[in-house]
Amino acid sequence: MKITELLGDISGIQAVAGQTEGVSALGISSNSKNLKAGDAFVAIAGHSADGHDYIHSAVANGASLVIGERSLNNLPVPYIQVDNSRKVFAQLASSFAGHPSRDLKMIGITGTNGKTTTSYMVKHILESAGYSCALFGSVVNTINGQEYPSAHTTPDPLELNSLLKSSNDDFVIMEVSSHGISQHRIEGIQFDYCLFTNLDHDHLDYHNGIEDYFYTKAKLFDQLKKHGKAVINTDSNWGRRLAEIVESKGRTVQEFGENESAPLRLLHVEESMKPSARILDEGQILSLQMLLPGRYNVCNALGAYALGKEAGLRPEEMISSLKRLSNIPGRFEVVHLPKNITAIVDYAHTADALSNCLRTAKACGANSVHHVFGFRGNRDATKRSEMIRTSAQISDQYILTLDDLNGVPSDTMEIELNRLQHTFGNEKGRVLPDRTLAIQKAIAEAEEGDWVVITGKGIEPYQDSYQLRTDNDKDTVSFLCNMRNSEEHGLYYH
Ligand SMILES: CC(=O)N[C@H]1[C@@H](OP(=O)(O)OP(=O)(O)OC[C@H]2O[C@@H](n3ccc(=O)[nH]c3=O)[C@H](O)[C@@H]2O)O[C@H](CO)[C@@H](O)[C@@H]1O[C@H](C)C(=O)N[C@@H](C)C(=O)N[C@H](CCC(=O)O)C(=O)O
Ligand SMILES: Nc1ncnc2c1ncn2[C@@H]1O[C@H](COP(=O)(O)OP(=O)(O)OP(=O)(O)O)[C@@H](O)[C@H]1O
Repeated sequence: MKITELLGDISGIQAVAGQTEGVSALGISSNSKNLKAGDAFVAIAGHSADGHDYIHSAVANGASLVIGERSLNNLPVPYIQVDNSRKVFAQLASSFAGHPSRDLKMIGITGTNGKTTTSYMVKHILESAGYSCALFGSVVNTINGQEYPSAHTTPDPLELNSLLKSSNDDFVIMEVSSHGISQHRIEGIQFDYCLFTNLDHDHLDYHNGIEDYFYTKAKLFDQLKKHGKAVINTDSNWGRRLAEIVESKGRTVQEFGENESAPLRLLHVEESMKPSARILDEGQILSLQMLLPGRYNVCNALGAYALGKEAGLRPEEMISSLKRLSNIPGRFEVVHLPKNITAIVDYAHTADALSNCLRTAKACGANSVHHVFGFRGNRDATKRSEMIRTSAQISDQYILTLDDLNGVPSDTMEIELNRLQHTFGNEKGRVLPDRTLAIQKAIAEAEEGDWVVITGKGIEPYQDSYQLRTDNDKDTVSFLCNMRNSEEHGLYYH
């Protein structure tokens, strides 16, 4: 791309220094180490490093021009000073890929909880109707029917645009995280449909308070295409505020939820391992059967249904396909153990999600609920007290153990677990840092008809300091399955 074209594609230009005549960029990179000769280097002031410190190294590696936020002169290549280099990086990632999102049917799903679940549901109903779908999210990225590992819930702009460029799918479904929005990873992406699930206390180590978190999420809806549709769960004040904001910008909003003013409403849910529900849609009452437990999952399904309707799917078709969806990886996954003990692996990592998950176990008939959980290291520590209070209130016994340490030393986390239990826990709980032992203990202590609920990371094959010890025990679900099948684990059932 010639520098003149490039300058036309980016926003917030402050100054251009150096000789630009005849200069062009073959590609872009924000990493001095990965940069190929002839690429433009975009210097980003990040959270752990500052790309501006690597400008000379990028130039030495063959950068044809540099873009950054600082005022700089005397570089041997042209330097473009901009207001926001993350934004410009994403704008250029989209330009270099030929703005692929413009020609794709794009679906963006945001909210604190339920993004993965809802995106799997949307994919399922679209595929059941004969459409092919790409899916980018926390578990895996799927494109043209192939799966690729996912490093982030929302990929960085280069990866995102290159995935979009190669997609031949009828729809692209994206989980959109607040980190992704605030770091402009989705800048330049245009959406046909955007869906909001809910907002709960999370990521306040990153955002400047919950209002800031909310407004960051709300920005996604500014990226709707001209005739794009918003689908919003209005059960919370956050959802109602979002619907008002989006409507005030002249957009059509399809509201859904359990509240009386939602035109697409959940009327009644019969909770069980196979919940059934009645929904009200334009004066018609429909019945919905599901294989995924949890009232919140019925609500997620209603969101998927609302979005599917906006995309032109037939209600009866969606009801019938939702009836067949039986598993979402790591989300309320059930493993039946001997002695009629039920184990659940669930990715709840906020107080609201924990409450939903533990209450669902009770509503589905658990005699007693034995809860095993911990906290990801280096992530919002302010939500931990509420998570402990929630478990102390709902579960019958709980064990605090290590979850993915994410770089935090295990003894530091152990001290934190003891402090949290001492300050916020009750007599139902204790600390057992060794995760394998904690799971085994909870199962050994469970009686016939009890449930062992293990929350946090559960399907990820690797966790920093996750002490599942054999090759077969790759993740919590396979660990439980192996435990069930192995003679040697008989001792855990008394
Ligand atoms: C805190 C955070 O979100 N950081 C993200 C951010 O990193 P950063 O830009 O701040 O990078 P940095 O390491 O400080 O480096 C700054 C710049 O210097 C450059 N550099 C650095 C070294 C060098 O030798 N040369 C060089 O050029 C780097 O390439 C970079 O451009 O931008 C990177 C590129 O997009 C991300 O990979 C990275 O994600 C980190 C690893 C991360 O863990 N992020 C999590 C919190 C996250 O994004 N999570 C959400 C989901 C949250 C949820 O809902 O649960 C997600 O979407 O996945
Ligand atoms: N609609 C909902 N309301 C409240 N809690 C929910 C809802 N949907 C799912 N949950 C809970 O949140 C957990 C995480 O769900 P899911 O993975 O779908 O959310 P997510 O938004 O993708 O989270 P993350 O981005 O952190 O992966 C579930 O395992 C469940 O316990």
